[in-house]
Amino acid sequence: MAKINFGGVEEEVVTREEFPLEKAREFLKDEVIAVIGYGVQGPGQSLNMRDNGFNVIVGQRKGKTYDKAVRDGWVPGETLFEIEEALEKGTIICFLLSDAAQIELWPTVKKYLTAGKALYFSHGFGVTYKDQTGIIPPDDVDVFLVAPKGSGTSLRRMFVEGKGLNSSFAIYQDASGKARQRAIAMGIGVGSGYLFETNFYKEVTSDLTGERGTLMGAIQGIFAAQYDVLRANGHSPSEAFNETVEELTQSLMPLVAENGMDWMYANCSTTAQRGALDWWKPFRDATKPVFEQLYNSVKAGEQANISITRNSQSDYREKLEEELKELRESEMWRAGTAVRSLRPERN
Ligand SMILES: NC(=O)c1ccc[n+]([C@@H]2O[C@H](COP(=O)([O-])OP(=O)(O)OC[C@H]3O[C@@H](n4cnc5c(N)ncnc54)[C@H](O)[C@@H]3O)[C@@H](O)[C@H]2O)c1
Ligand SMILES: CC(C)(O)[C@@H](O)C(=O)O
Ligand SMILES: [Mg+2]
Ligand SMILES: [Mg+2]
Repeated sequence: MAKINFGGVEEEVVTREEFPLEKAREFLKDEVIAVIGYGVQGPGQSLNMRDNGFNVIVGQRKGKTYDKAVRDGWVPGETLFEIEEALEKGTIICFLLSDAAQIELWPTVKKYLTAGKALYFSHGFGVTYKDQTGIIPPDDVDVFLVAPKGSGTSLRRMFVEGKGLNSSFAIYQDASGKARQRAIAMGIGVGSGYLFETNFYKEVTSDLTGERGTLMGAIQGIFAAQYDVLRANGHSPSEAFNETVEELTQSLMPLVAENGMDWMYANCSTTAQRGALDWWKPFRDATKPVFEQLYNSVKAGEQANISITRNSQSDYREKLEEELKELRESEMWRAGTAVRSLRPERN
């Protein structure tokens, strides 16, 4: 493992130089990798592994998503199967159903987890909250995770562009004595940039916090608050949306991504720098209690409980869609649709 200094803290990480694709392919050459579920991570991971030359099959129940798998080039009876058939054929079972659906399918998956196989997750959820999920793997299989730190859609897009999304990996159970190599080889195979090690508990607590926090929940909250204040003070939707969202995603975040926050600041006016340097700390102080509340709720298992309860209801998709629609139909995001339609590259 390469020792890298992350802001003063040394960590050991796995890079693609140290564990090249050829080594991963060689290590997994006798495995049948069965990707169970073809929602968001399923396509990203399975297509990347297929293009990387791994022996991959997909297990998906019949319906719209199965049809999408066919359109993506998976061949029924050869590389695309009903879930149980894929479970039987697979030696590494990638359990990529939604976390709530994993509970329902677990008794079926367990039946096919014979000695020597491996159970692969992309989240620490099912195993960490085993009291609520009932997911307790048999002792004679390897259990590990590779968790891409981003959407499966980005995992695929970045792979196609020759980039890599970073992933964490963790070993929960090493029955074969080669779980670690198996996990790392899978991490390289799905198209990770570099891999950092964690454990199932830390993966799930950080992940649930991040997506509820800055990555998804907090960002929408802070956008909505600023947009509302601008609108309440007589600014037009165009002005409010550009000053809240469009400039961030189109101009400033790419600069942060490229070279960090100070570099983005340095490419703005000294007027903006003065103001941002004065105001970031009050924003930190105002939101930190909410982040603490969030982390504590995750730690107490409440967020897992809400997720399981709500996403196990028979109409959970319709309910999520209703709430997404509410966001989509808010003035801010309708303004966003109009703003995006005016981007020159869209014409
Ligand atoms: N979405 C992401 O980009 C992302 C990122 C990192 C980690 N993860 C993790 O990866 C795993 C998969 O997440 P996802 O978002 O790709 O899943 P998803 O919600 O897109 O669902 C995946 C599949 O589950 C199938 N499914 C749902 N209910 C089922 C049932 N009862 N029986 C059989 N099949 C059923 C669907 O047909 C779909 O193919 C989860 O553990 C998630 O936390 C997801
Ligand atoms: C893509 C995310 C938010 O990182 C993932 O954690 C998820 O649950 O979809
Ligand atoms: Mg998540
Ligand atoms: Mg995540």
